Amino acid sequence: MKAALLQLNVSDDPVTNLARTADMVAQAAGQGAGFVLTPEVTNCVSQDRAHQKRVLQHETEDITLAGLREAAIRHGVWLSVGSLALKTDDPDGRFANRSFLIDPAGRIVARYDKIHMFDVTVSETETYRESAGYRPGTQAVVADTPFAKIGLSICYDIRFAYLYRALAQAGAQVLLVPSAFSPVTGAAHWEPLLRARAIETGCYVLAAAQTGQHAAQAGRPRQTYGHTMAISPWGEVLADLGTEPGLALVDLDPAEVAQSRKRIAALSHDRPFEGP
Ligand SMILES: O=C(O)CNC(=O)[C@H](CS)NC(=O)CCC(=O)C(=O)O
Repeated sequence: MKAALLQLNVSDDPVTNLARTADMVAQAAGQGAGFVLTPEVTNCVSQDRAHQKRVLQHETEDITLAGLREAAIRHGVWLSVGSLALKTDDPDGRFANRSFLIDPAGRIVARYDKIHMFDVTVSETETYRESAGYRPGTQAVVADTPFAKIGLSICYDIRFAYLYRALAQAGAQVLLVPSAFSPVTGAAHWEPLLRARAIETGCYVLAAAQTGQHAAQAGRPRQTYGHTMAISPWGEVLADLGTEPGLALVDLDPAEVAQSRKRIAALSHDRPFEGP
């Protein structure tokens, strides 16, 4: 299976974002991809609550989800919509940061709500409080497809190794980490975290990312790190898109997963221990 990872620079306008993303799905399919992956918050990058309340929709009304389901059918591809920011019925009005896996018939075969919230003080001038706007999920998800078992996750989840161990031990061969990483933490941690998860689990790690300058949010500029990456089950970097929007093609071969796990079978070497 040929996978295409899309690196996007998403604005706070879902309509123009969908048009661009659908174009890139067409381009990826034209280059032979059967599985196309988009980053976290493919529909809208914004942390302005008032703007989000105006433009975001419930899952059933969301134009990005509907448009990308149509694109999956039109091009006959599997689609990982890395995530969409969506309205929920939560009484506190928080959104969901939800990932979708869509089959070539346009059916939603899996959904995953981001579990770990990015509530972090990167520096005095750069803070994030994702849990103020988003309601965290509680359910880990592995989806079955004809080409691989796929473990879902989103962005900041990458820092919680046991989630990926659980996904791999539940059968995942490919781990998805759609992201909108911060430039500072990205430069320090992105590649080693992705490679570590691949090495620990013997899985492919596919991380489609947001890149570049986005709409200013509450008067503060917002930038993301880019460096969309694909990692082999042995931990090698198969693709790194740098900082420009674009797409990367990689071949997924289940035999590589088996080979890597045969060489180092750590995934099946858990031992019980007490303490600490
Ligand atoms: O709010 C949105 O627009 C969409 N969500 C995000 O961009 C989230 C929360 S701010 N970003 C991350 O999780 C980055 C993690 C990261 O950078 C790290 O772990 O170092």
